[in-house]
Amino acid sequence: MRLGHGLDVHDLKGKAMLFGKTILITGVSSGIGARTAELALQLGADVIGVDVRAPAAALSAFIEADLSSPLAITDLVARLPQRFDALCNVAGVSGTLGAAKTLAINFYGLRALSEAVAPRLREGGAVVNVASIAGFGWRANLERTKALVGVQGFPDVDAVVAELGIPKELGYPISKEALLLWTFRAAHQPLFKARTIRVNAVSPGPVETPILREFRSVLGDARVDSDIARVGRAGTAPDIAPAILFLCSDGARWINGANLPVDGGLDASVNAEVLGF
Ligand SMILES: NC(=O)c1ccc[n+]([C@@H]2O[C@H](COP(=O)([O-])OP(=O)(O)OC[C@H]3O[C@@H](n4cnc5c(N)ncnc54)[C@H](O)[C@@H]3O)[C@@H](O)[C@H]2O)c1
Repeated sequence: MRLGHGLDVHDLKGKAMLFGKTILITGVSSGIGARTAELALQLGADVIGVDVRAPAAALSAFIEADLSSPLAITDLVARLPQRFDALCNVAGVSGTLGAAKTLAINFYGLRALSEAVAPRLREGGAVVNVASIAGFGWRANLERTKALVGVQGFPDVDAVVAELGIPKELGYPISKEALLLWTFRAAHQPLFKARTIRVNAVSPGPVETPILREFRSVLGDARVDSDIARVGRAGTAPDIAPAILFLCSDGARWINGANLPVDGGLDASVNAEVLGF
């Protein structure tokens, strides 16, 4: 049977999950974002990629943008189509650039982009935030996390960092703590919820991508190696991408405000140790 787009129904085998969807993916030029884009294309989606540097692979479209800059985000949004189905917020930095820059990219820029494109996401669409198991301390640091998330818009991040006394070495985990708390809140914010746009997070453990080398220099080899030893190996970008795209798909239509660890069981192992069983 012939369908639109010049396809036969048999061509759809294995592609139906995302066929006909348009997905915006940030951080598309490396690691998890690059694999997410590759898989989304294989599953039948159109992919609009965003990154500070150009991707090696061909995409449906690519827009260069620096997500640490409010002006660049305004310019990016002006160049995006009026309608698409999902936003995958994958771009992120390790913390080596300092706490302000890290918070700007990993949280305030991500949130600004998500809020700006929300009216363009189709009803039933999805936002998927790539957080980290490094952000699981959000509850223990609740007052600080609430203060960060409570700042409206895209603030002067240097001033926020100075006011809250955030040290350079904590920029990364704190940015992911804020991202997780905002994910839970945004799922119930009218901007998203009134149009049944789901907002979820995927939290990887250590993954073999270029950023892992930087985590090793920030956290030390011993910490990274012990996390990897708990679950037998580091993750790979192909381990993470399917979880991100599942949350974009209609199969995840009843999943909202969730955080999915994709870590080979690392978080469960740490919890078991803390709880003594
Ligand atoms: N690799 C890991 O161990 C790990 C673990 C937990 C969470 N994560 C998260 O996964 C996400 C993807 O990381 P990855 O492992 O693929 O790393 P990566 O370094 O391979 O990819 C990150 C991408 O983000 C882009 N980027 C950086 N700053 C940007 C900016 N200002 N504007 C636009 N794009 C920018 C980079 O150019 C790069 O293409 C990040 O949010 C990271 O925090 C990674």
